[in-house]
This record gives sequence, structure tokens and C-alpha cells, in this order.
Amino acid sequence: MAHLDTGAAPTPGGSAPILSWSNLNYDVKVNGGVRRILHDISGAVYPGELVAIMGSSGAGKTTLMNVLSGRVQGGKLHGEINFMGAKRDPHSFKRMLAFVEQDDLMYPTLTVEETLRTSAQLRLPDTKYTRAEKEARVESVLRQLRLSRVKDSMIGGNGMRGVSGGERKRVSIGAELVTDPSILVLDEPSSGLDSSSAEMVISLTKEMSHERNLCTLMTIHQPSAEMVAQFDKLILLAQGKLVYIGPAKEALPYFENLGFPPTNPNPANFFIDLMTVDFSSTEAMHKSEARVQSLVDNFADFRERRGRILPSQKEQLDSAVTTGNGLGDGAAAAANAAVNDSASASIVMASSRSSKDSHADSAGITSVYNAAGADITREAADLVLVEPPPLNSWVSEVLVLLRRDWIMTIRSRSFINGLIVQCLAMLIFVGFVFFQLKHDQQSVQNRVGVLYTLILLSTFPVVIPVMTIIMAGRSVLFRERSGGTYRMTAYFLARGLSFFPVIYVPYIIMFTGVYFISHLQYDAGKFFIAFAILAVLLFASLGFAFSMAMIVDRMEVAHTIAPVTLATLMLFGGNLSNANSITPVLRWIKYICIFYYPYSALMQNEFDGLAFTCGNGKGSCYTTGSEVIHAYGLDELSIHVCVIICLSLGIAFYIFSYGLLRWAAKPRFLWI
Ligand SMILES: Nc1ncnc2c1ncn2[C@@H]1O[C@H](COP(=O)(O)OP(=O)(O)OP(=O)(O)O)[C@@H](O)[C@H]1O
Repeated sequence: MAHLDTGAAPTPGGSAPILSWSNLNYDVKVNGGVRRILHDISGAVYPGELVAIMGSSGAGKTTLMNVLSGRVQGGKLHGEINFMGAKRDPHSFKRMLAFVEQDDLMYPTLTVEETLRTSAQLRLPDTKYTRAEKEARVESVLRQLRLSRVKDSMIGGNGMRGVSGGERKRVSIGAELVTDPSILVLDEPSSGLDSSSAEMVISLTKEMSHERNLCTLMTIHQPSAEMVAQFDKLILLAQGKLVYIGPAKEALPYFENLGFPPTNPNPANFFIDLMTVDFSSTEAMHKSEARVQSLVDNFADFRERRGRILPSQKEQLDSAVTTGNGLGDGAAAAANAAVNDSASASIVMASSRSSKDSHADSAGITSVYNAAGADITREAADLVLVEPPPLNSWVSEVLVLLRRDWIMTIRSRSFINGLIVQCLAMLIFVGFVFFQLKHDQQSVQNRVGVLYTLILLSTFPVVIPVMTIIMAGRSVLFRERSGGTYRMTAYFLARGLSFFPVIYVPYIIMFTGVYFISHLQYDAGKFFIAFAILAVLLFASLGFAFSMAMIVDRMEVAHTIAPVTLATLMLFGGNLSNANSITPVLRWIKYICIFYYPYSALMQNEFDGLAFTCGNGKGSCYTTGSEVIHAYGLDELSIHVCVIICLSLGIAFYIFSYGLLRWAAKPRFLWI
């Protein structure tokens, strides 16, 4: 049953609004002044209702939906919003409201069932739901959204074939529904879908709303007539102003009664045509602006009149209906019909102008007014900066994320195959270019070369693909982050750990092969130290990849910045320039250089204890490994200090990315 309401008074059916708002005004700064995006919007929605917010492009649909969902950032917001009759608490409200973005933000390599299961495991508290109950919820949502058949199919996207567009949208909805919300908000759920998929999404959403007594609110562009017929309530906006809020089936008669008979078989197109300002000529613009303004004024008058319907004032309405004061005759008649017909009496009007509190008449018609709305500046928004408290324990979050991230990593076929091929190619090329090094002067140059090559190969080919994978999941991460789905420390640990095996295994094989083919020192101690240095460098490379993925938000920019940064740092690694003779003003860079410490450690480890022959005695000659280390200026810090600093650098990269993520995705929502 649909209602037109702004307050918390019970309806004839006995249910109170789940969400009500009054006198919402939202201003943003634009060049040279302030622009009002929402003008004095009031309304209410009830459990079990399917509500569509419609209007032409730029009418303010998304803004209204974001304001109601507590997701608006920047600008000035005034008015009042109540959840179940009381001012909303930002944290508990966020847990009760599920928001489905227009773009389906999900991981492409997870299956439908895994996506829903992860959502249930992370977003339902362990204290209230057992594992079996969470599974049962996933099963029931799969069934209700007709997804059981495709539950083992991957979501797809980013060029990967997956479920269809309509199914993907249903999975997005399902991932929210498993959390058992009271309000479901959908941003343009039909966009990008063919008409039959869009209709299915809407009809299933309606079915779920009714079955679960869930209030579903959606913005929608141009729904088909069949879709309009599914809606219980319509909120029509034009230029940020309210043109209609009420039962969907009453909308056409309302406009007809105002003197606007339907001109299009699709009611949605008719409403949009009616509410759109025509910019084709000055005359058309003035005419359509006047029409839109009259629609807004008429609705305000309509509400005001209905707002005065009190048991003791029914005569006033009767006289108003008779005289048609302020309304078209037809509209007054419609209002009268609403009073007299208890079925239509579900139209519950609200006044944004009266200064009385809520009232309900004996006929079941409720007129509601919220006194706070009289002064729009009184209820200015607060800024919500605090994150919702965690739902589950840190360990439980890490375990769920670890499982999810591990599945995603091993399903990244191109990443894993690329790593394997790359490591095999490096093993063959590097190993055989620096084949079986001896102890002559050429071997000095070759040892210096092979060690620096190993360092470079442990950074560039790791950083770029890992950074790409992390960036591809940024939007999902930010969505989950803003919903307080898990702690960021849990994310970093799980995501980082999920990469370790797939990177370390091929690299260990490559490194071991190169080590023995090149005949670096055959000494167990030295081998394992070199191995440890490589392991620490890989850890730091992963940290660097995380940092890059958090600093830059566009993939193409990251793909330029990361290699350029690494290439610049290469200069300070101790191989291409002498570590001690870099221009003093730039010399400090070597201390933050990811290459310098592991290279210094590898050089000391390999050259220490070696002696070299001088051949024919022409030119300079290194007789011992220590001379080489000294000549390269790489004896400033001992091996273990280098390893510790490299490890610390890696940790610093993780901490830096964690800080960036917390700062970048920190909630800064306007809240009333
Ligand atoms: N932060 C902002 N700064 C400046 N203008 C804004 C801001 N937010 C919204 N607007 C403007 O307010 C108007 C309403 O925007 P909104 O996105 O709510 O419209 P919409 O009805 O959802 O449009 P569409 O259907 O095209 O998405 C638009 O003209 C938009 O440009």
C-alpha cells in the first residue's frame, strides 16, 4: 500500500513510515554563487513499498536519493530526516540501509554464490548469525532472485565473460539483501539493461519488497509502462522541486485532473515530458518553465489543502472541493475522492507549510506536518567523520578476506601465467647471459650485472601487475570501506598474503636457477642469505605496488608514474651511479631507494671472500671482492642492517598505503 506522507504518524493500515523527510533543501557552491539543488522536499516511505524517484536529467533524483541514504558530501543540507520516527543514528542507519550502485561493483572472478556468501559472512554479525544461518540466507536470496541456476558462474567484467547484465544487477541487489536491510536503495537499476532484464529486476525487487516488508527506493530514468505499473509510489521531481509524491496509480488521474491528460501510452514518458524544460527556443523555455512551476505550485497547494484535513475541518475540505480553491477542479475532486474512498485514503498528504504537529483523522487520512521544517536553517547538517563500529572480530574478517582474495588471485590466470612465463624466461636469459662466472676481471662486471638484474627483476615485473590488480578492485574496496564492511588492516593483511605464494614460488625457482647457472658462490650460507635478501625485496615491492595503487586513482596514470618512479630510483641503487659520488643534494635519495639496500646486501654477500685474477695485467684490476664492494661504495651498511632497512621500507610502504586509504575513503557525509 502506498502513502503520501512526511511524518511518523501511523497510517490507516497501522504501519508507520520507515523513512520520512521534511523540508529538505540542498545547496551547492557553483561559480559565482550558490545553487539550490533540492527545494523544500518532504515525503515518506513505508515498509513493503516499491518507490520510484523519477524526473528528467538533472532534476535532482540522485541528489535526493543520496541525501536520504546519508551519502551526500559537500554543499549545505537543511531539513529533517527520520528513520522509524526518530533522528537517524549514522552508524545503525548505515547497517539498516543497503545501497546498490548504478555500476555493479563486484569482483569479476568470484562466482555469484561466492559474492553473496562473502557479503553475508562480512556483513552479518557472528554474534547474531551462525554459519549455517548465513548460508541459509544466501540460499534464500539466490532462490528469490532466480540466481540458483547461475550460482557457480563467475560475475565477469573487465573483458571477462560472466553472467548476463540482468543477472549481474540481481547479484548486486542480492549482495545487499543478504544483509537483511530495512531499506534498499537502488541507483538506476535498469540502466544498461534490455527491457526484459530491466522488467525482471523491477518485478523481483517488488516481490522481495513485499515478501520481506522491505522499503525499496530507486531512481529510474525512463521505465516502460509495465515497470511503472509495478511501483507502489512515485516521487516526481522537476528542477529539484516536488511535482508529485503519492501512489503510482493515482499519478495519472492527478495530472489529468490538473488539466494534463496523458499524451503518451507510457506514463513515465508522459510525466517526463510534462516536467522537462524545453530549451529549444526562448519561448518554449518560458512556456515549459511556467508549466513546471505551476505543477510544483499546484502540488504544494494540493498538499497544503490536504494538510488541513482534520476531523473537525472536514467541512473546510468540502468547501474547498466545492470551490476548487487552489486546485484544478479535477484535483479537488480527486482529493475529495481520496477522503471518501477508504481505498484511496491511503493517499496521506503532508503539508510543508502548516505549523501543526501530526494528526490523524477518523477516516484514516493522516495529515502530517513537522514543525521543525518551518525554519530550514534550523536543522543544518552535521558532518559524519566516524566510521561505523566493526561487525565481526578482526580474525574472522581476515579469514573471510583471505579466502576471497586467495580465490581471486589464483583465478587471475593472466597474472599467474604471466609470472610463470616471465620467471622462466628470466631464468633462461639471465642464467645463460651470465653463464658459469669464473674469477677473472670480466666476471667482476658480470657478477655486478647479474646481481643488479636480479634486483630489477624483483621489482618492475612484480610492482606493475600487482598494482594493476589492486587498482582494478579499488572501487569495490572503496564501496566496502564506506559501508564499514571490514577493517582496513584486515584488508591489507589478507590482500598482501594472497599475493605472496603466487609471487614467491616462481621467483624462488627463477632465483635458484639463476644462482646456480651463473655460478654465484656455491656456499649454503651465502645462498640462503641471498635468498632472504630477495624475499625481503619482493615484500618491499608488494608494499610499493600497494602505495602506487592508493596514491593514484586512474590506471593509465599509475602505469606511467610507477615505472617512471622505479626507473628514477634505479639511478640511486648503487649500480648505475657510484653510491658515494652522487651529487650531494640528491644523495639522500639512495636512503629511500628500494634498490639500494638489497643491492648493497647482495653485493657484499657475493663478493665477500672472492679473489680475482688480473689476466694480462693491463688496466685496473680488482684482486678481491672487498675491493669491488668498496669501489662501488656499497660497504656503508652491513648486510643485516640493509636487510632490516629494506624490510622496514616495505612495512613503511604498507603503512603509507593504509594511511592513504583511510584518508581517501574516510566518510565525510552530511548528516541530518
Ligand atoms: N555537488 C554539486 N555541485 C554542483 N552541481 C551539482 C552538484 N550535485 C548535483 N549538482 C547538479 O544538480 C542537478 C541535479 O543533479 P542530480 O545528479 O541529482 O540529477 P539527476 O536527476 O540524478 O540527473 P541524471 O538523471 O542525469 O543523473 C544537476 O544539474 C547537477 O549538475
